[in-house]
Parts: sequence; structure tokens; C-alpha cells
Amino acid sequence: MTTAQAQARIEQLRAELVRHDERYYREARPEIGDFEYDALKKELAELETKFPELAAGETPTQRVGDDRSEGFVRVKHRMAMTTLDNTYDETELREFHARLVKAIGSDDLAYTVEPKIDGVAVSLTYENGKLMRAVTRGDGEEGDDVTANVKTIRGLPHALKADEKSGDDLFVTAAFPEVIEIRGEIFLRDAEFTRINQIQEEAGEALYANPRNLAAGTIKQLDSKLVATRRLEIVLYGLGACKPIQAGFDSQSSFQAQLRAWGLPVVEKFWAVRGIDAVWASIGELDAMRRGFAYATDGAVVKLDQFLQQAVVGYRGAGQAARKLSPRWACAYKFAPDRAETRINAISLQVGRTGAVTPVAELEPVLLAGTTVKRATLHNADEIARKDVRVGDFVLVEKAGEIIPAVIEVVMAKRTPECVAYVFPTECPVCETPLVREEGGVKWMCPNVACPEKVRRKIEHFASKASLDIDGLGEEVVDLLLTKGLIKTIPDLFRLKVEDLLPLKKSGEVWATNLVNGIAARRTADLWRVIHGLGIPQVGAASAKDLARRFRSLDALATAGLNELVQIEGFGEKTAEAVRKWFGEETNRAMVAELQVAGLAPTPPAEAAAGGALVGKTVVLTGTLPTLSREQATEKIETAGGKVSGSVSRKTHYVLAGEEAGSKLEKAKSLGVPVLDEAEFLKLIGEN
Ligand SMILES: NC(=O)c1ccc[n+]([C@@H]2O[C@H](COP(=O)([O-])OP(=O)(O)OC[C@H]3O[C@@H](n4cnc5c(N)ncnc54)[C@H](O)[C@@H]3O)[C@@H](O)[C@H]2O)c1
Ligand SMILES: [Zn+2]
Repeated sequence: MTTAQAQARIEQLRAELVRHDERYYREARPEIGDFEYDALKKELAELETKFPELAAGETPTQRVGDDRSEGFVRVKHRMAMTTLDNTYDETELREFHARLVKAIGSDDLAYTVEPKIDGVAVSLTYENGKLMRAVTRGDGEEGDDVTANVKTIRGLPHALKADEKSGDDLFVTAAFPEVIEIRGEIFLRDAEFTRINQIQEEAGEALYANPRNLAAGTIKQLDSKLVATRRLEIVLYGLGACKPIQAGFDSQSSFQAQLRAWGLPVVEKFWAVRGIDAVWASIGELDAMRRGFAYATDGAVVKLDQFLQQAVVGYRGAGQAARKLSPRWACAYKFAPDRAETRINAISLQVGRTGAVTPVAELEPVLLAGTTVKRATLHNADEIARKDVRVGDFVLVEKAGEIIPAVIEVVMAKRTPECVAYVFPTECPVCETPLVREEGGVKWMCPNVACPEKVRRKIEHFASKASLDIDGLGEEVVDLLLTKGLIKTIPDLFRLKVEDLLPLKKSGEVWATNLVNGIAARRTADLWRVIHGLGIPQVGAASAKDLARRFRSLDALATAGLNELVQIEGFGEKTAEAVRKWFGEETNRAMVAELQVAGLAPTPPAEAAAGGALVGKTVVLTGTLPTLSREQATEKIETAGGKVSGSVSRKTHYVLAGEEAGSKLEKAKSLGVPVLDEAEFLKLIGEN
């Protein structure tokens, strides 16, 4: 590889990794699996080692993935939180041991082997035994304060249990350290993950791909009431800063014992062993039992047991400030995800409601992670080309806790000459309209508004639980009505008559009457359901609710200007423009008019406390108020007609600030947003 080639590849890998980091750490919606991500990162690290002259500058290999997001107070860690070096390879694990043997000068090393919990890292601060604060890893130095959310976790003691044996123990003067940072992982069980995703689906919100992402998305919710409805769990395993230094724990294994004695939730099992062979044996034991654990484990964390030895080898650092990146005394051995090899019988194309054409691999059925897999996503045309996937190829299919299996790579050794390169169609597979490339994206779209497949999906979406929730109008019935030519558009639904339906089913009178009545009954559905049902790009159920609250009728929404739309809290330019664009199209406006003529008269949301002092106002809470809890303050704001938001922007009307208000208060001041204390707030809403 020439230097120029290396440079090009390095740049490409850096850009790709930055994008994946953003999606993983901030949005909790990764595009690719961890194994693929780790492979990209490894490729980059190797190129940077081979071409040191190209290694300078900002690079993802020299920083900790950053999860900090808008709307949270940032808190510095007393001791930095790091990432872990990882490997999928036994030889590399043995090399890790060899480095330590050399550094410490002994080959009889004690290790702990712990499950690597696939959750979200968090640091808890206990002061004199009391839980004071919970902070995310952030960029390693400084994270987001998620105390309110973490306190909703059942099973996490807010006070440490007094150490029973301490009474007789000569050394123990104070029962608890003045300040201790305890590190752990927040996670969701599979069953809870499935439950929440079902609710998301019914509400028409995007689904989370796996429990880790959902846990990450949940811990970053600004509304701790919502967090409390999801059963997050936590497990603790690590020591951060501690003051004063404790005599009791001088090793990872004794610290584990201390955590247990304090009544904190700990890993179900860990191994304390000597030598790398015993480590390897423990990893095998862990692999055999990990599927029975409450949390998903994606590997084993091997740590040098003795804290003194840990201090000798220290950390891998980066940059001039020598930021801690990862400990040299630990290594994560990751289990490769479940994969299987099978053959692609065909590549089919799905046309979605928006017209996006998604390629799907039709597979020779194969058993994978306990289920039979027959189809796997191929993502998009670019991905097919990049992997050079062809019909008839043997491929590796992966399912890493993710719902949709994906094709990872072609087994080139097994390719036969009959397999010809796949040509992505240039026309819609359903209506043959030439496809167009999605603006700024990778998808190919069918632009035909009358595309039968788009129409079918649109009608299904309109009738679905997430939108109008029309009784008896599921996918099969929509299909039937379309194929019999009884409907062509959404408004046609409201024009159906019992006698039109009678010929469709033998003695179908009851069915026909129920269906017609079911549709009629939804003429007055909630406005947000209708807005959601229209299928405006970018507008999910939550945005539909915001629009319904703000505009209160379809006519008002249809004529809303971009200015008004961007004013809505949480609406970016992208969403506002999508709404504008949708109503700007003649066919869409005509459809809305037709719906109204057909009797659709949606119900606007109930008026917030008429005449409430905060109607139409957005308030941000920060810090601790003298008498009101966060929940009480929120309730008062809402009863006065206001809305609570998590982050301060130009659209914020007031900031209600208590003690220890942090960055939000500063931001309010810099933007000139009025700041209220509790007394002023109570006066404003007329309670004092
Ligand atoms: N799919 C994607 O697009 C994407 C993007 C970014 C990162 N990732 C994944 O995330 C990884 C990087 O994330 P990371 O920096 O959090 O590293 P990591 O998850 O690989 O390992 C470090 C983390 O492990 C956790 N951990 C769990 N159990 C532990 C234990 N017993 N002891 C110590 N730590 C324990 C800690 O929170 C620690 O921060 C990547 O290797 C990749 O797998 C994926
Ligand atoms: Zn089409």
C-alpha cells in the first residue's frame, strides 16, 4: 500500500467511524454491528501504526466515544472513565499477558475475569454512604448528570449498607469513605426490551435495535417520569476515585467483595485466578453460562487483580494532556456475535410507504441464535455493491441481539461462475417508474405518488394502531379492498358502503356493517392521530402530538408558515421543512380537502387550563428548588398550561432555577432568557 493509498483509506475510515460514534453514543441508533465497527477501528489503528506520519491529528482511535448531549448538566469525574482495549482473538489475549509479565517482572500474575456487561457505563458518587450523583462516561473526563434517572432504578440502594463485620474490625474507623466513585453498567433485560419496543411500535415511534441501545436512549431521557416506567437495572463492578484511601480493598477481587457487603447489585459471577491459562479456562466457563445472566454479555473483562500492580502499568494515554484512554492492566475479550453461513436464493425489493426501495436477501433457512432465519437485510444498493453480494452466493449472516439479521459478507471461496454481479434496478419493481436517489442519502426512491405499493402502505399506515386505529381494518382487509377495486385512496375509506362490501365475503353482513361503522366511528379521531396517519416524512407520533397541540386543526396546520413551525420546541428545520413541503404539494392538499368533505372532523387536544399563566410557554428546570421537587414543579407548570423542556434555547420562555444550577442557568443568562426562583415562579402562577 502506498502512502497516498493509506492516507485515503485512513481519511475514509476516520470519517466513517466518526459517523458511527455519533449514531451509537448520542443517538443510540447504530447502523452497523459492534463486530463490524471493531473491525473498522482495528484497520484504522493498524494503518496508523504502519504509517506513523499519517497518525497525527484528531482520530477516533485516540479518544473515548463521547455520549454527552444537550439538556444535561455536565459534571467532571474525579477520576477519568476510560474505555477498554478489546480483542476477539486468543493470541492477542496471551500477548496482553506477556506484556504484563514483562512490565511487572513476574509470570505468576493474579487476574479477575468478569462478565463484560453490554450496557451503558455510569459512575455513581456516594458521599458518606449516601448516593449523591450519577454521571455518564461522557468524553471520559466529564459526563452528563443523570442522577434523577438513575434514582428511578429499583434495586439500587440510595444508601450503602453498613458493613456488618466492621464492628469487630480494628482498622475501621469510619464505616464509609467520605467520597467514592463506583462504576457500573445500566442495562435492560430482554423481556423488558421487547415490552418497551412493543409500546414504541404501537405509538408509531422508531424501534430500538437491541437492549443496550434502548438503555442508552432511556438514560438520556429528559423526563425521569418516563424513565421510571421502564425497568432499568444496574450492576456495579469498578472503583473510581476514593477518599480517604480504604485499607480494606487493595485488589479488584476484594473490591468486588466490598460492593457486595455494601448491598450493591454486583455481577452474578467473577473468577479470581492465576495465570493466563486459568484466565482462558474461566472465559470458556463464562461463555457457557452467560446466556443465563440477567444482562447481555458481549465478552469477558480480564483485569490484573492487585491494585499495586495496576498502578505499575498504568494507562494508555493520548494527546499532550495525556488523557487516559484505556488501562494497560485490563483487556476485554469479546465473544464473536452469532453468525451462520447460508445461501442467497434471491434478492427481493421492498417498497416502503415513502417509496424507499430496500433490498432483502431471501435465504436458504438457517438456524441462528435460536431462531430460523429466512431473510436478512442488505441495507441499500451501495452496501450490496461494497460487499459484492450476488444471488447464489454463500454469505455470513449475523444476528447480534439485533432484531433484523444482516448479511455481513460473501464467502468468496464458495462463489461459482453462475453468480453474476447484482444490478440494482433503475425502475420501481412495482410500478416501473424510474427510481431517484434520496436527497443527501443512500436510498433509491420510487417517486410515483400513485405507485400501488406506496398507496397500499400509506392506507395501511393510516388505518393502523399507531394512527387512526380503525377497528377491523388490518393489512389483509386493506389488501382485499384494494384488489377488488373498492378503494384507491385514503379518502375512499370514508365512502365505503355496506352494500359495496357484501359481495366480498359469504354471509359477510355483520363484517361489512362492523367495518363501515368502525371507519365512521373514527371520523372524530384525535387530531394527532390523523396528522400521524397522513404519513408526512419526519413526523412520528410525538411530533404529530406537538403539531396538534400547536395548531389545533388541519386547516391551521396546512397554512402554517416555516417560521411558526420552527418555533415548536424540539422541531428542527428538517422537520419543519418536511411539513411545509408536504402541505405544499397539490395532491396532498387535495387529499386533506377530500377527507374533510368525506366527513373527517378530528378532535383537537383538550385546552390546557384555560387562562393558565403559562399557556404556550416553555419552561426549563434546573438545580434543586427549596421546597418543590422536580416532579411537583413539572406538575405545576403543566397545570398552568406550560410545557417543560430539557434544554435551554431561544424558544425557552423561563428558566426555573434552584441551587447548584449549572450550565443551563449560564446558557439562559447568555441568551437573555428570564430566570425565576421558586418564589417568583409561585407568584407567576398565582400560588403566592
Ligand atoms: N456499532 C456501532 O456503530 C458502534 C459505534 C461505536 C462503538 N461501538 C461499540 O462500542 C465499543 C466501544 O465502546 P466503549 O468505549 O464503551 O467500550 P467497550 O464497551 O468495548 O468497553 C468498555 C466499557 O465496558 C464496560 N464494562 C462492562 N463490563 C465491565 C467490567 N466488568 N469491567 C469494566 N468495564 C466493563 C465499561 O462501561 C467500559 O466503559 C466498540 O468496541 C464497539 O463494539 C459500536
Ligand atoms: Zn413504484
